Amino acid sequence: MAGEKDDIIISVRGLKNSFGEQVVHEDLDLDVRRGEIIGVVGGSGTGKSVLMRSIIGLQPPDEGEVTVFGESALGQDETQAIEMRKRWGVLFQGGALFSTLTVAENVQVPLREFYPDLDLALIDEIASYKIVMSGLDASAGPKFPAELSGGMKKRAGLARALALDPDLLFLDEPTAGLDPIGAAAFDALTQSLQKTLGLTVFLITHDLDTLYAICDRVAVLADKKVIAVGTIDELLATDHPWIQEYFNGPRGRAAVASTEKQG
Ligand SMILES: Nc1ncnc2c1ncn2[C@@H]1O[C@H](COP(=O)(O)OP(=O)(O)OP(=O)(O)O)[C@@H](O)[C@H]1O
Repeated sequence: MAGEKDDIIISVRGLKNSFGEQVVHEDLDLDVRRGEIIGVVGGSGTGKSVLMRSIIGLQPPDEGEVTVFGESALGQDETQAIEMRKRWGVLFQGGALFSTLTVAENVQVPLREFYPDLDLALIDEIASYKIVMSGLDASAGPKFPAELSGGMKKRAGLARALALDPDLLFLDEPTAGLDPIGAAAFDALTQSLQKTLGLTVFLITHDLDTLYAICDRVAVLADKKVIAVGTIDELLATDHPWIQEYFNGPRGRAAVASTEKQG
């Protein structure tokens, strides 16, 4: 695509977001590189989800520039916005499945929305394929979200996010609420999909195990901006108190120990 730089898929510059008096982001910059899994961390309420929503056009910022695939993601006309949206998939916090639709119908939603002329049998086939690709049994297709476990809901949400064969995947706290085994399985699935499909993954998480296990780099949100971005080793070399507390606290050390045990 015109203007697409080789290695930067998302570029955010000087982002400002506020709600009334509350300023959530101020002068926030971030680059996401092609093919990486970037973990986005920060205390509760630091604006991780708002950042994701700004990038995908659901939260128009007060100020700043957001470029995705080398094109400005702000102020696009409808056709440009649709073309850009076709290239990413989003797993919202909690899965955000439509409760009155089956799993298969949920996965079909983006296909029907963006490709209304597609043959129904083909839509059905693509949805079944994405369901299995997301680690669900094909028999999950006719089930309703209320009939699924938490882990299955996340996988169904992932299947929907993958419906359009995206280049870029946004995952908002995909392992929240999963037991450690389920969370590790989801991490492994994310990594395997990223490698197989060549995805770039923007992954918001509180899960230290996820950061250690699959993230190439980690961006830390604090003080209304991205205060540091790099590998965990690079972050540990900084002396920001939140970063030290987060990675070197008891949970951080446990995550290192568990990675070393597996590795
Ligand atoms: N639509 C909105 N209207 C008003 N305030 C909002 C809105 N969306 C988010 N906020 C506020 O913006 C701040 C950042 O919210 P956000 O959901 O991005 O945090 P987060 O870092 O993802 O938190 P968590 O880790 O708890 O999910 C919060 O104080 C939140 O209350």
